[in-house]
Amino acid sequence: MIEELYQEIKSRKQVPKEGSYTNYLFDKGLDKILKKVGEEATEVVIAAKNDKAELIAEISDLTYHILVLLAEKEIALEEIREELGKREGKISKTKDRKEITDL
Ligand SMILES: N=c1c2ncn([C@@H]3O[C@H](COP(=O)(O)OP(=O)(O)OP(=O)(O)O)[C@@H](O)[C@H]3O)c2ncn1[C@@H]1O[C@H](COP(=O)(O)O)[C@@H](O)[C@H]1O
Repeated sequence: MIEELYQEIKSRKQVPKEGSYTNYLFDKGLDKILKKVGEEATEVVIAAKNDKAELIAEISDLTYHILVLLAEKEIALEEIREELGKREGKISKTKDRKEITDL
């Protein structure tokens, strides 16, 4: 689903659509996108202290704006997957070391 949304966001870059909020962000440029990411991240922090539905809504807003940032910087989701994959290796190695120390 995130992949589909990302594809839709990227397609707005290639074929702008009238009334598209994504195109509004792309037209405003990187600084505006970064401002929105900052705002939405702050709203996640505030919502985490309130109710779950509000937190889910704010995390969804942040996710969308992060995807717009990825598209703006031409970063593929695969690159994020790869980075997380590398960490997965590191995390399990760290865990293994801890288990050895714990013996
Ligand atoms: N997932 C989203 C999505 N999440 C959040 N938003 C927009 O993000 C904005 C966040 O609200 P704010 O009050 O913070 O911002 P605002 O006052 O509207 O705008 P600013 O003046 O602050 O920039 C709202 O306008 C939301 O509509 C989104 N806009 C679009 N999408 C999806 O992106 C795809 C492409 O949408 P369009 O580009 O609009 O065609 C579609 O699948 C949409 O559902």
